[in-house]
Amino acid sequence: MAKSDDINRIIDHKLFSEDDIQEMCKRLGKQLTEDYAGKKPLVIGALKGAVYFLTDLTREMDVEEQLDFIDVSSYGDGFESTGKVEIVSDVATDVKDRDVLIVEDIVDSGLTLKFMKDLFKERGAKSVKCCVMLNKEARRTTDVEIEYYGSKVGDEFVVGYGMDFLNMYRNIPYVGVLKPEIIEKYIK
Ligand SMILES: O=P(O)(O)OC[C@H]1O[C@H](OP(=O)(O)OP(=O)(O)O)[C@H](O)[C@@H]1O
Ligand code: HPA
Repeated sequence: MAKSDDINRIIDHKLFSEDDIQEMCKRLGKQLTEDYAGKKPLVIGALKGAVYFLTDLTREMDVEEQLDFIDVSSYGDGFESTGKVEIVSDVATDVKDRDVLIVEDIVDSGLTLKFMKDLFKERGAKSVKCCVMLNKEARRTTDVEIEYYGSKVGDEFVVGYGMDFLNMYRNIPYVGVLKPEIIEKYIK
């Protein structure tokens, strides 16, 4: 099956177009440029979902940033967080005394983000903030501050622009909502 046919099979509707996403990146990049002026932030991307957002966002940031990645996981192949966050692959950089900016594609329960923020604070970072593309606030089960975000989203499962469904469809260039019948088929 061609990629486009498969996308039409699983996507209900487009939520954010390529232009919407670029507009978010420009707005957030401008704000971060102002807020991190004179600093050398360590930008830490949360693998794998944040990769697409991070590459566009950081190109809109006119600051001397350094880049690293962490891979933390709590979902496996499912739709619900298991509640247990684990480090799959750690950052290579010493975060002590650094201004850390975590970049995430989406915050749902908030458990992954809270885990990362606590981890970098415990390791002695000077500051730990985050920039998230989508804030699924209605699903939050833990209290975690989100300093910067692109947009709020409702309680729907979104895919594309880094976000996966069964570890696929990350390379859809826009953000779409998964058809409810597809979710029902896979959670049984
Ligand atoms: O707020 P939470 O309920 O913790 O959910 C958000 C997390 O879930 C997704 O990652 P996932 O663990 O699926 O890994 P991935 O980035 O490799 O897709 C997403 O990228 C966030 O990191
Ligand atoms: O809506 C979502 N889509 C993809 N990954 C996710 N991880 C938490 N929520 C989502």
